[in-house]
Amino acid sequence: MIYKNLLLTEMMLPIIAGDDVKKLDDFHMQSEGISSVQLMERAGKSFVAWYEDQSFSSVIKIYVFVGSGNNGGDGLVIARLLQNDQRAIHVVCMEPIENCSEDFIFNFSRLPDSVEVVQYTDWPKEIKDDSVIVDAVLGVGVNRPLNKNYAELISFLNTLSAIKLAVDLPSGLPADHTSVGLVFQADFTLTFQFPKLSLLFPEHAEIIGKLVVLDIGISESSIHRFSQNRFYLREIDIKKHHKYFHRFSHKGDFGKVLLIGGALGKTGAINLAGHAALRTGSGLVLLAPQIPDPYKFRPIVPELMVFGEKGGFCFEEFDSVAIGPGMGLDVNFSWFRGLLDQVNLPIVLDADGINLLSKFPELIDQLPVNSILTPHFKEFERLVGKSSDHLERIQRATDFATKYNIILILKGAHTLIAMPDGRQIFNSSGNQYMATAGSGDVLTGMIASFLGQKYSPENAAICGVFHHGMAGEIASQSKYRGMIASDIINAIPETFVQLEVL
Ligand SMILES: NC(=O)C1=CN([C@@H]2O[C@H](COP(=O)(O)OP(=O)(O)OC[C@H]3O[C@@H](n4cnc5c(N)ncnc54)[C@H](OP(=O)(O)O)[C@@H]3O)[C@@H](O)[C@H]2O)[C@H](O)CC1
Ligand SMILES: [K+]
Repeated sequence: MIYKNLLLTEMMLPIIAGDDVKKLDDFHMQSEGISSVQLMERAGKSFVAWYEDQSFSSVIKIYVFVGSGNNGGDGLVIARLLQNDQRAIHVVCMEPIENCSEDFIFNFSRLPDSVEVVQYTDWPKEIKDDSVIVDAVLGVGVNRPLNKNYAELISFLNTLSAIKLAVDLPSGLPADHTSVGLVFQADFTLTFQFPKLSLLFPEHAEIIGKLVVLDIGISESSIHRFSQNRFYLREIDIKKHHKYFHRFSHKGDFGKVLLIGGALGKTGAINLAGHAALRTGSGLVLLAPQIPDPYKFRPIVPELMVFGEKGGFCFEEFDSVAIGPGMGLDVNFSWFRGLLDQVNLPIVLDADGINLLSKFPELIDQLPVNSILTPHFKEFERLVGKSSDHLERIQRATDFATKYNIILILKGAHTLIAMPDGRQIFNSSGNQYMATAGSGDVLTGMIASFLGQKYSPENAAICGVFHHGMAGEIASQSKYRGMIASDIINAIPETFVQLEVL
């Protein structure tokens, strides 16, 4: 597939399919002139460097469970590198050594005598709670349900309250699909080079724990050779998606934004979106609350203006338009169709705007090209029907985006941005504390703001999603579960400071 914006996403980290990881490793080793043992050493080193940075220091017993493949080989490198006088390292092998991969056998021979090695069948199954468990049983090579011993081990480990670390993938989890069977339940998953697709699925939240992506030095140019259409959006990617302003920039350059929504009892939604748009840099923001007397409406901040003129909107006056926050479903079909008829620039459609499309699907075709829809899972389900799992959901999002030539932002952990040309971009910023009322309205305001600042719809979506997640992370550092949407808004300026987008 030829991507419209190849240069930009070329620099974003591709997510490679599990089956291609081996081909990628081989290609990288050939082109860089390094051996697979060296690559395994780097994987182990990056894991141990992360480990030494944590505060697990009081722990002296570490159990490393190793399977027969290269995931097990990584585990052996980790066991060797973790070894010091303070720690007792125990390696538990799932298979006879002679049945294991070549690199496994090589690293087995390098284990120091101080590391205790035992076969699983001889292991007494005793682990104290203050231990650390390293799961290097299965990685991307898992290709069948767990056999009896593996299932017994994983079930046992899952009952323990020791710290559990998964190497590359929690054992049993397929790299690209939803898990159906038993899987190791990790507190941390340390995955190499790029997140495997399944690590971004909500179904797996409880088995992945905290996700950490470790660089093992495979060049991004090698990774791009195996890129399909999936990318992982990280902090280092963001700066190049921004526009920069100068001393002579004027209010008009920062855009005039119109936000339509806010029915009686739901005006908070456009207030939040409007405030977020201002904090994202908009020059002027007008709110059009859908209430009987808009001029009686008092915005939460004085910088927000109210659009109350009768006789419809003159969309040409605006640089961007968002429809939906708090709008309610009690709107007239022809009024809504009239809005979509008149507007001829890409719009942002959220919340009840999306719900109205579900109610009147014949209007979907009328969305301006490159419009941005921001449904959460429930809103998306109303739009396209139920998905059996996240894999199907992200495929449906992609199909929808390509069919209607729009950008679909599927909100959730690792928000997906589905582009009209088929690319899927998964976000890395954000956290659980953002699941709070009005958080989506804030995102709508941010994206509308970037559109108004004449960002391309693609860049507006990317920057909106990333900054929104980052603002949530910043705000939650002091508020945690008490964080509310207004805290996210107040943290927006800090995201620009930290990213040096000034
Ligand atoms: N760039 C990187 O990401 C690097 C990754 N590395 C690590 O290597 C693994 C992948 O190694 P691989 O050997 O391909 O696969 P695994 O170790 O995950 O597992 C393969 C062996 O497991 C057997 N298997 C498969 N499913 C089961 C099961 N359900 N029960 C028991 N055994 C199973 C499989 O057996 P076969 O009979 O099919 O041969 C294999 O023996 C990757 O995840 C990283 O950890 C590199 O170290 C560095 C670069
Ligand atoms: K593993």
